[in-house]
Amino acid sequence: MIEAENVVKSFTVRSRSGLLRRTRTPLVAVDGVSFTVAKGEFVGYLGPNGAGKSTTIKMLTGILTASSGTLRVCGLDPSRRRTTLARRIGVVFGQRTTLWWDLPLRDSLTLVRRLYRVEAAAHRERFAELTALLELGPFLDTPVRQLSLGQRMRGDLAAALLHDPELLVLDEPTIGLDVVSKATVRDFLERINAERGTTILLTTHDLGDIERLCRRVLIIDHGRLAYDGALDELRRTVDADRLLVVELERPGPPITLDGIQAERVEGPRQWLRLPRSANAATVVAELTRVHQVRDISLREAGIEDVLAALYRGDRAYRRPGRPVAP
Ligand SMILES: Nc1ncnc2c1ncn2[C@@H]1O[C@H](COP(=O)(O)OP(=O)(O)OP(=O)(O)O)[C@@H](O)[C@H]1O
Repeated sequence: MIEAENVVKSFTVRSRSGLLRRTRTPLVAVDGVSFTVAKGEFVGYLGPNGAGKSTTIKMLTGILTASSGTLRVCGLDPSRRRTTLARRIGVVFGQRTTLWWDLPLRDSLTLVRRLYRVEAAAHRERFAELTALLELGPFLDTPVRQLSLGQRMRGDLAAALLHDPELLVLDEPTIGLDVVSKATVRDFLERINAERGTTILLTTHDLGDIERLCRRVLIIDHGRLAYDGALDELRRTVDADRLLVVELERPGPPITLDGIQAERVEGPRQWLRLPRSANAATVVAELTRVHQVRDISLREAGIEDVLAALYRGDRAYRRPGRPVAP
């Protein structure tokens, strides 16, 4: 469904230095990314701010052209066959709506039908199905601008799926939604993936979305793929570790103790990752002997901790379940 091979996207950033001088700096937003997504998969695409996620999505959907590398979506080159591809994929950007602001939702969805040239009977059936699944009934006749964020997002999802695309690309679809709206959107996505076999690529900062929906995750960092594998595999990495949070009497250099080094330092507070094999009691005793410690707490590392470590460039966590770019 998606084949990306060594895809690069660079931009030229223009900035002004002095009154008249302008400088042009190259910026590599996506730096040789390779991955494939098979039909029917539900893949999470994660990474810190500025990692290159949106740029990848824009290339996948043909909005941007890759500087080099090969990209195929539904067997097509997205930037050359953008219109043909648009009839086969659905795209939702959580921060922007594709609906007509002043029109009632129903009219927006009718216009989408014309845009994608969906046959009337197929449209009726799909419209009824999506209206029921996304519970759009109560606000179908409300202008889009009067909809709540959650209602609008459900409308956007319907618009992206009316033409029954093979691939759905989502960029932060649950951003700003309350717990109930999030649950509705997640249930819906799970259903269309399981029942219709729609392939889904989901970009989100919400780890709840990922944990609930994605068996596989791709993690991009500084434009490079840092992890491609099963979420379970990441979890196993998590289960193996605990975090020791140490508050010293005063700030100091990163603590090193029996081969364990603080991975994060914020003023007097330091974070040490303990492998399962380490004896916490011995480490704590040694710490208090060598350092002036005000407070210590030990906690199980969560998936957020592993992602944070990955994002910070901790190579110990770069354990691809599948081959990734070095
Ligand atoms: N049109 C552009 N011109 C110049 N630089 C750009 C452009 N679009 C993106 N960038 C830069 O490319 C890098 C990747 O940006 P991108 O929007 O893909 O990140 P992201 O992973 O989607 O981040 P976020 O999670 O914050 O949305 C950033 O450094 C960004 O400033």
